[in-house]
Parts: sequence; structure tokens; C-alpha cells
Amino acid sequence: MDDARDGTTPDQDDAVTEPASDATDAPEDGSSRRGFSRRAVLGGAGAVVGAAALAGGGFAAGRATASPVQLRQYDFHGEHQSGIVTPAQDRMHFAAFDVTTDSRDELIQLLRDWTEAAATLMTGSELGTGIAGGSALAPPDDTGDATGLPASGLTITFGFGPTLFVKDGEDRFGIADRQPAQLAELPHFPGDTLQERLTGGDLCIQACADDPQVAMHAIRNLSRLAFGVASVRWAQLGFGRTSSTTRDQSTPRNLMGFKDGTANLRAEDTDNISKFLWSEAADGQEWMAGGTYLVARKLRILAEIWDRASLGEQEATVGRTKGSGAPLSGGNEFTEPDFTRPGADGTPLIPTDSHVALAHPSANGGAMMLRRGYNYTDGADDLGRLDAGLFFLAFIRDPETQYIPMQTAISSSDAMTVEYVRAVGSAIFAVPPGIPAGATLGGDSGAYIGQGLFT
Ligand SMILES: C=CC1=C(C)c2cc3[nH]c(cc4nc(cc5[nH]c(cc1n2)c(C)c5CCC(=O)O)C(CCC(=O)O)=C4C)c(C)c3C=C
Ligand SMILES: [Fe+2]
Repeated sequence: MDDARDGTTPDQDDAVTEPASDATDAPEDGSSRRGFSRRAVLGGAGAVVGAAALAGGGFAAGRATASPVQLRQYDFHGEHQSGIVTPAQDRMHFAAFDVTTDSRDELIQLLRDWTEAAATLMTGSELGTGIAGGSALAPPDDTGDATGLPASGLTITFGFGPTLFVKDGEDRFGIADRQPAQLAELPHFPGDTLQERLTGGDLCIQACADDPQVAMHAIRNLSRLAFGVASVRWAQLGFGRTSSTTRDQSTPRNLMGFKDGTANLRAEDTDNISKFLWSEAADGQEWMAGGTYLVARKLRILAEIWDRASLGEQEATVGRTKGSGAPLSGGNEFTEPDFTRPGADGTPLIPTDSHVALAHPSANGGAMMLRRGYNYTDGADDLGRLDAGLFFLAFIRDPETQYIPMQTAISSSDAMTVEYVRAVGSAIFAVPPGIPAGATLGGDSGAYIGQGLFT
């Protein structure tokens, strides 16, 4: 944790760099803002061409004017990886990878390359010699599609799937004995209609930013670095966050039109963050201390059916009002739901089969999770129906106690999930801890993501 942080997100370990000389006023979320950059990095992470050089011959900004949000920049280093308690950005590009090599050394080299590249990308800089600094006989080091764009609050979060440890009974990289008990394959949940091509993965990268082109550029270039070692198994673009992860963020709406994220775990809830988010050495695998687990589920919303439901039915299905997001038992958006308060007919005002009734900690042994999902659309399906929904992302310390029972209850009995939602993709990943501030990246001796797993 760095003292330079402004203190509004006390447990956030990823947002610490001081504003550069071309910065505007620091925003209130612990990030720093810089004038647009995407400057070519000379000689690796950290050595950037200054703003003066940019002004004297740099590239034109890719957006006519950059908003304060797009000028945000988060530090790659931290006790925990960025992109977890970081204030949820508005855009996401997620990719799951199959590792195609049998070589442990090549896998480690990929993690080294990804680490160094992620740290560079998060500063808004180009990779390597950029788009114009390299040999005319070789492809440029950076694809260039984000050249001229600011960092845009980019965070890059890496995860390891169960099949990285053991696949078809084989200990692929000599790490089977390091697979955490928490990283077990998810069970089949009632109603799941999973597609193999949207499920699983040996590795994952979550790139979030406030500019979709910046998030996409990150995944594209990291995938490119993986050539011959890992290939994209599936990917998802998300627009519109469906959660708030800090108190100063407003609650967004999901594609059902409801406020989503009201009762989320937030960075400021430090006691619950320690209890429900971060793994500790005592949890079983020391290399995961400071890490967490990520559940990703692609949940299609049957929009045409939902849109024909009356307002009363929609609200009873969720357990909250559509306008303010208040619980049906009364109060405002942030009033605690009262699941026992009866209505005129004597039954609870919040139906027992509503989403909130089944997802609330009181129905789940007190369990909480940090939700960080996104709205998505893939256009229309073959019948012209909206192909859209919620790309559910949740970070949790122990999936077995905090996620599986809740998902089982929701999938079996929640009116919203049973009637209006179809799970089409699913995956789980171990998200290793971050790299402490000051640690050198790159080369043969630099720190890299997941290093504890291999040493
Ligand atoms: C297994 C966990 C969950 C899945 C899957 C899930 C899917 C899902 N949720 C919505 C919309 C809303 N969810 C809301 C609250 C809420 N949801 C979960 C968990 C899952 N949701 C939790 C733990 C909670 C908080 C419950 C509480 O403590 O009160 C809400 C209400 C607003 C809010 O608190 O965020 C909405 C709306 C959709 C559309 C969806 C899948 C498509
Ligand atoms: Fe939910």
C-alpha cells in the first residue's frame, strides 16, 4: 500500500502513481491522471519518452479531447493485482487462453513477457519500440491501434485455470501439487446450457478501461505475445459496468434496466474485503496469499421475454423497485432489505423466490462476494433476438463457501434466473497476488505474475 493514495479506496493496492507534470487535478479514486501519452517505451518498462518529445514529434491524440476519466492511470505494482478493487471502469475485454506448449520454461517466459507488457500498457505507452521505432523489415512491436490514446484507467488482471495444473490427468508443468483446493472445476448448475467454446481456459486476462479501444488493444497485444505458447480459447467484450466497487461510484444499470451493484462488496469495506476477498497463506497455498479467485459466467438475458413482463412482475422477480433500486420492503436504494416484512396479503413484500432474497448474505450463511461484471451484447441471434446479457465476474476468497451454494440456490429457485437468464459460458481462475511496489520487472531476473507458483 502506498501513502500517495488519496485514501478514498483504502484497500486498493493498484492506484498509486503520482501525476506527471502534464497531469490535471488528481481524481478522487486514488488514480493519477496524465495527459495523453501512449508513448513509445525505450528500453523496457519505466523509461518513457517525455511529454516534450511527444509534443515535438509525437503522434496525434486518437480522441479529439480526452475526458478526466480517460486520463486516469493505475499502477501495475501492488500487493494485489489491479482490476479487482479498482473502481470498476466502463469497458472490458476478457480472454481465456489454452496453453499450447508442453514446456514449463516457455510458460514462465510468457508470464514474464505478459508482466512486463502489462506494466507498460497500463502507463498508456506503446510496447517495445512502438509503431514507428523498429525495423522496416519486421512487424512493429505494438499493433498501434491505441497509439495516441491515454491510459484510460487500464487495468490488466491475470488468472490461472484448473487445467493449467492438471489436464486429462496429466501434471502438465510440474505444478499439480500447487493447485489450490479452492480452484476446483465448477459443478454443473441447474439450467446451465453451457457451450464448450465459451467455457474453461488455462489462463485468463481481464482488461478493463474507460476506452474500449484501449482494453481491446491490451488483449490483442498480449495475445500476440503468446503466439506459439498460448492461444485464445474464447473472449468477451463488455460495455457498461454492472457494479460499483467503491463508495463514490454511482450504481449503474444492467440490461434488465435495474440498478446493479447496490449491495456489492466495496473497497472501503476493509473488514469484509479481508474476510471475503483476499486469500491468505493459511488458506492452503502460500503462493496465493494476497490473491483471490475469479468466477466468470456468460449469462444471456432473454430480453424479448423480460421486456413483455409487467413492471410489477419485474420488480417482484428482482426484489427491488426498478426506479430507485430500493428493496420492496421499503426505504431507499441503500436500505437493508427486510425479508420478513409482510404486505397486505400477509406474504413477504420481497418474494422469497426473488433474486435478492436468494442472493442476500442472510440466505447464504453471511457469504459476500465482490461482483465486477459487465453488460455485453454480441448483436442478434439467427432469429433476430437480442444476443445480450450480463458477463458476471465475481472475485471471492473461497468459491466453495461463497459462490457455489449461492449459484446453486439461484439456479434452482430464483425467478429471475430460472425464467429470464441462460448460462452459456463458465470458468474459474486463481488470481495470484500482485507484484510489490519497487520490484523490478523484465529480463531473466525480474518479478513476474504467478512467480510464487514456479519457485
Ligand atoms: C451467484 C451469484 C450471482 C449471479 C450469477 C447473479 C446474476 C445476476 N444478477 C443480476 C441482477 C442483480 N443482482 C443483484 C444483487 C445481487 N446479485 C448477487 C449475486 C449474483 N447475481 C448478489 C450477491 C447480490 C446482492 C444481494 C444483496 O446483498 O442484497 C441486484 C440488486 C442490486 C444489487 O444489490 O446489486 C440486481 C438487479 C442479473 C441481471 C444477473 C444475471 C443475468
Ligand atoms: Fe445478481
